[in-house]
Amino acid sequence: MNKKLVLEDGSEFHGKAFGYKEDVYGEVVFATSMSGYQELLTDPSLLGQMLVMTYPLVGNYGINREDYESLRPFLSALIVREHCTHPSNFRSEKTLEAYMEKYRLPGLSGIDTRQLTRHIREKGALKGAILPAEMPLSECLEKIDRHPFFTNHIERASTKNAYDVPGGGKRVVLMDFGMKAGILKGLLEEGYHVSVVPHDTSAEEILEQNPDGVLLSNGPGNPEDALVPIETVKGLLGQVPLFGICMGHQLLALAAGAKTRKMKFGHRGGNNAVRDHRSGKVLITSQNHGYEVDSASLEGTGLSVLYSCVNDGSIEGLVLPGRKAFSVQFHPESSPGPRDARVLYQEFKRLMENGEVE
Ligand SMILES: NC(=O)CC[C@H](N)C(=O)O
Repeated sequence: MNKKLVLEDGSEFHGKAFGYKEDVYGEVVFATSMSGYQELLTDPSLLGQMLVMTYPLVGNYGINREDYESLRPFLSALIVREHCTHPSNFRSEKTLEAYMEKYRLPGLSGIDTRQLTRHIREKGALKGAILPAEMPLSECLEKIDRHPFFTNHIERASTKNAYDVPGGGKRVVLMDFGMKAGILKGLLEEGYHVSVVPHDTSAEEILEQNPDGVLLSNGPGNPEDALVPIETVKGLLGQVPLFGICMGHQLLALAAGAKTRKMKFGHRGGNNAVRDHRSGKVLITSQNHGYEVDSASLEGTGLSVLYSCVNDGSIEGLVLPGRKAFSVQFHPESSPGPRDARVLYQEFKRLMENGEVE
């Protein structure tokens, strides 16, 4: 079925529908990862977004039962150059298209994804829709303009109920803002007892559990919209060791009085180099974010930069000395991507043991 991606600036990219063939709307972003499409499909951080894969062949190792980051896909649509209909891999249980049909996830293939990515890099991330190829452009633009894009992303992605994952070690509360399974796995690999709580859990309720540490998870949407979690983090600062990842990093910064801002097109991929300001060492990291902490807003907050991006100098990690809190914009749990940054889980362990980030 011939369909097209129409962007709010009026540009059109014609292709073929695959997966679930309904019309769909969302913000169009791109990821440069060569593999890891199953993790990206199921990363709640991508709620409401239509994801363009710059790597041309997607689906070539199928869908397996291990690489899920959540029980269902969260992104709105997948836009590719080519999707593989005959995957070859010992773990493959179904094709990408079969998975997308089952979970009603629309796809668009046959797109010049490099041209589309260059367009997004030039114009910034744009809202758009995948609509019938023959629909007049004026009608498409009207539909995009009228579409009710939501803003309560974290509320939609977070767990509704608290639950415990028993372990014998330290007790960690994991605030779920739309967390990836990889973040929980990283804590379980340390042997911790993890209590996963919804996004709107109060600081009092969390401190009542007398945890050894609190991890603030990744999550979708604009961090400034997360008013309740920001108040919770304010209540936790200085009371308990805090480690924020991606959305959690942004919420920690906002709670400390800094500001966040939308990036032109964000960082989404598995080879983003970040420099550790303490050692000068560079980590190759997995990233998936469209907002950043504004470096001009750190003045007077007590926050200092721990990591920055080698490519564009953007803030990639912060520490709040004396308040037992630090955070990273990138993903230590990888899934997908390189495992360089898993050392951050050791930093969190040392923070819980010594009360300071070294
Ligand atoms: N992976 C995340 O936690 C993303 C954080 C935030 N939604 C952003 O896009 O920057």
